[in-house]
Amino acid sequence: MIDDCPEPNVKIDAGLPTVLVAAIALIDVDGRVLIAQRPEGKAMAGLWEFPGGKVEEGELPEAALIRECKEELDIDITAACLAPFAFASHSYEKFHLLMPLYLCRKWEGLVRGMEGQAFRWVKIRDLGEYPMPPADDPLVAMLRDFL
Ligand SMILES: Nc1nc2c([nH]c(=O)n2[C@@H]2O[C@H](COP(=O)(O)OP(=O)(O)OP(=O)(O)O)[C@@H](O)[C@H]2O)c(=O)[nH]1
Ligand SMILES: [Mg+2]
Repeated sequence: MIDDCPEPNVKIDAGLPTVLVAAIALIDVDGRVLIAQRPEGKAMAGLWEFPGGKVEEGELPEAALIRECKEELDIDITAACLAPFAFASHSYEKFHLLMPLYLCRKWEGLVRGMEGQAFRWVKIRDLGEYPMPPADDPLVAMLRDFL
């Protein structure tokens, strides 16, 4: 029955604008994933997230990630090393988030929190100890199954 489908966090008739945000799960040689803490002053400050950010007008998601990885983490990645993995589709109060998550195992440089944000390399089974935005819950579950 179609009515048996679980309730998604999608406000179909709310007239929300869709915001495209590209996110990246950097995975190190030990299989740990990088998460960063949202800095003070930003929405959802203190929560942990996958690095990334809003895709600008006319920009590809991959290009946004190359840009954001440099801006936020001071590392260089290439589109060739980005593997599309899954996406989140989640209505917040003011906008609907559409967020593709890419996996990446190769990059150049040492991760540094360029915006003063804390970051951690976390074993996938320990990710639950870090509060993340609600949109990320299904992604974390999929990562846990995959890695
Ligand atoms: N980067 C990132 N954003 C996420 C995640 N989960 C999630 O709900 N978001 C939401 O996506 C939105 C945009 O992300 P962002 O704040 O990183 O965008 P940005 O880097 O372009 O920042 P800016 O707008 O301050 O320039 C925020 O509302 C953020 O809360 C996640 O795992 N990673
Ligand atoms: Mg960001």
